[in-house]
Amino acid sequence: MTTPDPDPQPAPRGTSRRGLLGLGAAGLVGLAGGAVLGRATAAQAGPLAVGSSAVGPSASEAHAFYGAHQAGIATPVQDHLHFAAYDLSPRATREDLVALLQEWSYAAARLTQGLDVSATGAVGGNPAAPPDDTGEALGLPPAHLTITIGLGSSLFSTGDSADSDRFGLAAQRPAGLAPLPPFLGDALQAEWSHGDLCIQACADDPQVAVHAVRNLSRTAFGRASVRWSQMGFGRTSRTSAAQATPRNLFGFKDGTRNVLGTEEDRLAEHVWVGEGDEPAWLRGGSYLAVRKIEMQLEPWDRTSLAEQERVLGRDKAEGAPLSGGTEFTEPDFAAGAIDVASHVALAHPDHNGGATLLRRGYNFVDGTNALGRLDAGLFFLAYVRDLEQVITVQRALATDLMNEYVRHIGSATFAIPPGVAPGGWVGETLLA
Ligand SMILES: C=CC1=C(C)c2cc3[nH]c(cc4nc(cc5[nH]c(cc1n2)c(C)c5CCC(=O)O)C(CCC(=O)O)=C4C)c(C)c3C=C
Ligand SMILES: [Fe+2]
Repeated sequence: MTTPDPDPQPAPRGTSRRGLLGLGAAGLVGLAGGAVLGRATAAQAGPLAVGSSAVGPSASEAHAFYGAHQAGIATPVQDHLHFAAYDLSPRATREDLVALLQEWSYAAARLTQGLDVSATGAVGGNPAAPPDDTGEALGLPPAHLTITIGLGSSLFSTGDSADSDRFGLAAQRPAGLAPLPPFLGDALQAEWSHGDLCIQACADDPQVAVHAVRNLSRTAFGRASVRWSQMGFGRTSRTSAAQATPRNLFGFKDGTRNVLGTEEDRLAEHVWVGEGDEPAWLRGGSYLAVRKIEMQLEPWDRTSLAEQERVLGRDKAEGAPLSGGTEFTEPDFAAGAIDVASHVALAHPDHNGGATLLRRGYNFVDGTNALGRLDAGLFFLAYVRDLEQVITVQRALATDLMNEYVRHIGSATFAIPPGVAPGGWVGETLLA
């Protein structure tokens, strides 16, 4: 397919760069500004007008793909998620892995700016061949799409067999990168756990997020395949002070005490792998812990309001701690109004040696189960500087009153490489 392009140009989705360049210098004369260029080019391109004339990419709706950190962690959390975990083919080589990460980075740099996955895209290629891009995002704006790429511990595998280090990465494995240990009450299923690679695509529009994962999965063809994936809606956190705190499927405000993207000091302390941390290739990156958590909504809905609030430790209306005040008042655990086994009491950093998580989870509903109950829950995503932070809090939750209503069915961990400069590719600090 395509090779990394050092300078992806902001041509609108549905307008191939090859198409743009094909206009030649004369075609560009008199067209001023990126947006105008896009509309004019699309109008000339006939069918492409569907993809770009109606809206056209808006820079204000695009997050930069390039930067010191990957987008999709500290950037404002969007309303929709499509997350996919991948397994590399048993035949994939280190060269395949490098090429895949290069192609994903190139494609992600385009998709996040509202472009097709490649230069020829959905409608700019040979009509006798399948298009590079599947086309369902034609005409849609960037929708604040972020694409965050992660590396699973199985990439660094050092099992017993001779070929277990097939990518030559064993020596660079982060010491703390491993599957989360078993926790009391875990009901983990292999089909919702682990993966060699992951892609987290978040956007304001679910179609844009799905388009990204679908096209990146096509890009991986023959080298990696989707192991499992999850759609999510209704963010259950906030990473910007400008965002209202959303509610989870229990109906409670979730994300009140989250780490915000503007809190540089807290990000440096709790989220980014720092300058003094090992391994060096991960500095500026992070770790991601994923838990797919079923929520037993029918029993919860039959529980009294007072009991629901006791379980959480906060009131349902405002999200204020039961010790009093407003949503953002610090809980006073000594006052006695908050049950010691409530979720917020057990998860609070003061009770976990300061362990703090940047939470970025989503609600999910995967239809109904055999009993006709909602197959629903929280797709929990937490970014941390060290996975021990998650392990500490999850261990503390062993006696959580909420456990009567939740069941952890999936678990995965990933190293999230740092961001890259224009033309670079995610994973280059490890593999270049
Ligand atoms: C491993 C950590 C956590 C898991 C798993 C988890 C699951 C989970 N949480 C809620 C609902 C709420 N969580 C809230 C706060 C909160 N939760 C965690 C960690 C895990 N939650 C932390 C670290 C915190 C913050 C604690 C603090 O700093 O005070 C809240 C309260 C509002 C808020 O602060 O965000 C709610 C509500 C559900 C429903 C759930 C699993 C299904
Ligand atoms: Fe929580």
